[in-house]
Amino acid sequence: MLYTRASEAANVIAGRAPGPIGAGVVLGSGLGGLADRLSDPVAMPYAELPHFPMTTVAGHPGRLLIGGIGGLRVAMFQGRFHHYEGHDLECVTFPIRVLHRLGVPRVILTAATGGIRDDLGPGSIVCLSDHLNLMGVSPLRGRNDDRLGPRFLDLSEVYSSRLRSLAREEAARLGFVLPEGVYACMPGPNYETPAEIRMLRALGADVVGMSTVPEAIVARHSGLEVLGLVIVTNWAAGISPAPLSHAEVIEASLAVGGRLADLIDAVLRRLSTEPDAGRSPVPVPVP
Ligand SMILES: O=P(O)(O)O[C@H]1O[C@H](CO)[C@@H](O)[C@H]1O
Ligand code: HPA
Repeated sequence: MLYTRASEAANVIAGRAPGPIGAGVVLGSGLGGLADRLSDPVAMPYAELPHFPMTTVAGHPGRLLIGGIGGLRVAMFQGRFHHYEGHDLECVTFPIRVLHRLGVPRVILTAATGGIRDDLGPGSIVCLSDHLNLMGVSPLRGRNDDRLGPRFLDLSEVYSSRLRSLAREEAARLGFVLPEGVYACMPGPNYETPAEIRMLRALGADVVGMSTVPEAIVARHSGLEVLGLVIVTNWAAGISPAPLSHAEVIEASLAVGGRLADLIDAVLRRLSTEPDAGRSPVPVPVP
């Protein structure tokens, strides 16, 4: 059962890095270097954690690091799982369930994306205001376990307006404007066709990717606050003058990763001053 598996993984993690955790961060393609910001990190390869699948995509090393940023203890997932790898969405979102069982109150989701809106070219950092789930399925499909969250979930505000304004303020302090945008989640692993990108633009999408949305839905199901910060690594298909490639995506992530790391660092430091910074009810009882 998912609740038991997530609790077992949480217990192992809490045993190896005890203490409350104030935020989780999922690191997207080529963004694993953000974890270098952690002080005194404890590293746990997914292979050493119960029920974690293996990552298979370049730029997703596959380990969990727990360490400090400012006064906050943070869990960073260096590598995520994607539906197109063949994992079901329960698997894809397992790290979020584990955060919930660890008592982590919020998560920052990062990703590499293609830019659709005219002002969101390569190198942009975008704060997600909303999403379009075009994956064709919800990660909440199947029998609901009420211990994990409600059967019918309200998604009126997936991406916390409080965290969004905090991120905007911290970006301004760092000297740049943080635009907001709507993320369209496509199933992948192929990139989109130009006609699909025209469709996505007409539907109101600003950036496109193949992840993030299942994690955001499950985080809300689990009652976590969500902040989505993505980088635009390429113009989307049909807008881009060149064919798209994952090597280009990783190269562009690495180029902008430092600025995103500065922003996430600043947001986490700001959160560390809040009264509920890290309130983990560990160890987690497994039924
Ligand atoms: O969303 P992340 O994991 O950052 O990766 C993005 O980059 C890959 C395509 O290059 C896809 O997996 C897409 O979702
Ligand atoms: O253009 C893209 N499409 C889908 N996913 C992506 N991830 C990075 N760039 C893209």
